[in-house]
Amino acid sequence: MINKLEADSLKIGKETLKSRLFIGTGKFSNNKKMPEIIHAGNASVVTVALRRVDQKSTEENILDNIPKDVILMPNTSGARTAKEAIRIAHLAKAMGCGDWIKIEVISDNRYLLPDNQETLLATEALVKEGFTVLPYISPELMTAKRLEDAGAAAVMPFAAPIGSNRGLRTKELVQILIDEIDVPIIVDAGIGRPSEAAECMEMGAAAVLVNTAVATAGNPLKMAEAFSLAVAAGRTAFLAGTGRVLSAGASASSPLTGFLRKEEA
Ligand SMILES: CC(=O)[C@@H](O)[C@H](O)COP(=O)(O)O
Repeated sequence: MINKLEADSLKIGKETLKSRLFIGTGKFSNNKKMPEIIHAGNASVVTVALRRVDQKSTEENILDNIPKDVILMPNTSGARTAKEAIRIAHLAKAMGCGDWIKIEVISDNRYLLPDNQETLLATEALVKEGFTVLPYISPELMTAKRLEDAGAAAVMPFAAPIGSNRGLRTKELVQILIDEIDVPIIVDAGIGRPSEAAECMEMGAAAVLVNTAVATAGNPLKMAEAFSLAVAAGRTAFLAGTGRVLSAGASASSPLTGFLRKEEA
């Protein structure tokens, strides 16, 4: 088991990641604290909405708060169609943000659910251009298969609607993706507590992406640390192989025989 754990690094595209926690950069009350929080979570990948990157502005540039030792993954938040997502990806590359891109195409303002069809179109186009593409989707097997065939580097199904902190509401659907899809499954959005991140990892998810739960915590730095520990614990439990679950009854944990009753002694 030790060897299995030691060799347990996640590879995405050309990168070997230092951890299985991805962190988002929205909603922090103080962006200057972000480097410390990202390090407290030992996050390997940090996602930034490109619309928040204003290089011409004399005010704060969000990219200044992203440490250099993490992988930057711009996302296409704000895109309502594949065409808009592709344009944002091109902008990100032109601005020197690297070739990783999280495709987020959302045209539904109420539930903020991803548009799987437009996401697939954008993925197909951007993979052909050489991007490392991580599409954010509603957990649905056929879409995930098509994304895998199109060359997506990972698939990112949501746990619950973005920003809801409601936890792993899509458990059964995500499990199907974990079982059937060969590229890494990264559970993204809606994870509200470290225990829910651990649950995803115990199921065999490759990583999780968390933003709101950390950014809106009473102490974001401590919460990032808690997520880091939970992700590592969940992954270790997955590799250890969880014990059997009894469908009914009980099974004594220690032998019930071998003791003499007082009156028999
Ligand atoms: C930052 C980002 O990419 C979010 O859109 C992401 O999906 C995280 O969602 P939560 O804020 O619910 O963690």
